[in-house]
Amino acid sequence: MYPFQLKSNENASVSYPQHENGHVDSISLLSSEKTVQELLEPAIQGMDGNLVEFSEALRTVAKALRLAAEGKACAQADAAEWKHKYELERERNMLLEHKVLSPEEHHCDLPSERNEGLSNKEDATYQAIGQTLKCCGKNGICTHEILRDGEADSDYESVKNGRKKKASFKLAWYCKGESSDQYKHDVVSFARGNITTAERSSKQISLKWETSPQTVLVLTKPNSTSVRIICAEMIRWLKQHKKLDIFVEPRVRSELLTESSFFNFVHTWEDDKEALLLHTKVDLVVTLGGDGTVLWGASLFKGPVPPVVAFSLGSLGFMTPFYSEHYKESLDAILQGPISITLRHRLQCHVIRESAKHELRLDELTLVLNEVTIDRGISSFLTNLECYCDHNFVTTVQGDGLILSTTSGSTAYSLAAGGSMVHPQVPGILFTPICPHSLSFRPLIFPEHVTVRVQIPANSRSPAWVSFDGKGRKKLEPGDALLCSMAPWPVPTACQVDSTSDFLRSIHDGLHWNLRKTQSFDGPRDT
Ligand SMILES: NC(=O)c1ccc[n+]([C@@H]2O[C@H](COP(=O)([O-])OP(=O)(O)OC[C@H]3O[C@@H](n4cnc5c(N)ncnc54)[C@H](O)[C@@H]3O)[C@@H](O)[C@H]2O)c1
Ligand SMILES: Nc1ncnc2c1ncn2[C@@H]1O[C@H](COP(=O)(O)OP(=O)(O)OP(=O)(O)O)[C@@H](O)[C@H]1O
Repeated sequence: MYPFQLKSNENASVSYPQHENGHVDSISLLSSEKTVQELLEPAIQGMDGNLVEFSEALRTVAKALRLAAEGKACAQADAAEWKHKYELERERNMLLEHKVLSPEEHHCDLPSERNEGLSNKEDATYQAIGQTLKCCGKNGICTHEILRDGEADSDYESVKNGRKKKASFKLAWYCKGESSDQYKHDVVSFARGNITTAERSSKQISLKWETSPQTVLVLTKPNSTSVRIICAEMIRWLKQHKKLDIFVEPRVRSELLTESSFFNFVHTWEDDKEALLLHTKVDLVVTLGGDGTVLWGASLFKGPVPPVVAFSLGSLGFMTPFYSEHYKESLDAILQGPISITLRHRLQCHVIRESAKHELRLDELTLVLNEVTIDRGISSFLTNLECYCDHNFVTTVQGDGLILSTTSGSTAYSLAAGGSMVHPQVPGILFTPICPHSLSFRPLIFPEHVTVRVQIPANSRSPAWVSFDGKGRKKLEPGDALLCSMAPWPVPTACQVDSTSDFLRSIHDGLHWNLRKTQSFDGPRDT
């Protein structure tokens, strides 16, 4: 049923001849009304009552035809305007997608068949999507699909740059210990009038390397002696015992080199443009620090993210399940695989400036792993935030602000503001007010597919401030808005056990659950 509906809608929205035909029809209808009037006018004079009635009826019919024609012309004008808006929006999205993903934007040459017609950016995007669909098949998901880093491209790039080929892996969904290669795209099926949902209970995601990882990026919390020591030790071990290529941040490379020239083999990047290409070079990311270092690591990847192994070297680690003391055993197991992973969803955020509402270019897209927060900053006035979910008005937040959080971020700021804790594998957007000045406002959770818009009303008394994972604060002036939706690039984090055990352990340890002593048997009882 749906494919047919979609097809007809598609034709309706893009077919120009129909549009033009429509106009011709309306004009001919308008002129027919005029003709009827011209023909009847002289004849009517001096006719009897019946004929007058008949002519009135004809006049009514002609009027109805004219109104219908006008309505149609109006609808066509509306459709043309919407089509124009849609095309602008599509072009904007294409530009953004290319900015983040397209290798040609980063000045990489592509094999000739991908290069053809690159002036037409849509073609390149469709080719990439086509390739993804081709690979996807029924047997899990492969890295080159996730990273849009097809075999042909990798080979070509590797030869060109004399660099090692990126390791590929495969994801499988398994249920209650049973492994299955079948990744069900269909959540709901519809057969013989019955709607059923696919079996989804307690599925964990397992990552299996198809070729061995060769390159590791090590990210560290700054200004910490213990982190510095363990970082140097780990890099030495990864090189000497695992023969891996290592990338670190420019700051860390300088630190390592002041320690010893042995670390000359360590790679880094020179500028942001080069950092944007990290996902094409790195097979695994290791973080040494707390949750903040995981957030920092995720923020370096503006598109796809390689698997992240987070070692705990902070005070409170909800996303850092690995103990740094056991790094050798943990990395041994991870490099060998398979490993359980949590696919942590991210939100993509856009600031829309009132002052630039007619411009095609938007502010830069920002991805968050925890949350985006809009608050009153230093202003003493309440924030006044109009919130919409897919064009539906939700509420006006009057209070200190609003948090739009991922489920991974549900244990962070959103929790402190009274939001629920949600398993990180649940896809959804948490909508949590900060100190609302309305007793009836409670936190909400929206499904993954919605777009939330937070608008600063033009008559707001003060500006608001937006921050992304607690960083990059920006001022939102009256009239500005923030658009927020689920990003297509999650952060795959390696689990110590599996995503549910790790989540429960983090709240047991982090929030001191189950520390209350159990009541003794010895005491009063119901009789
Ligand atoms: N009142 C609050 O609870 C509050 C206020 C501001 C920011 N934050 C959080 O701090 C985060 C930034 O972290 P940072 O380390 O860069 O700053 P930070 O150094 O100020 O640390 C903030 C604390 O939040 C913890 N945290 C971060 N992400 C978490 C998560 N997903 N689950 C549970 N705890 C988490 C960190 O471990 C740390 O203890 C923001 O994304 C925000 O969620 C919380
Ligand atoms: N590589 C990095 N470069 C720049 N800033 C970083 C880096 N790693 C972490 N940070 C920042 O340093 C701060 C502290 O990091 P992190 O949360 O990892 O350590 P912590 O505060 O000791 O841990 P915890 O919060 O668990 O006590 C965070 O704000 C984080 O964004």
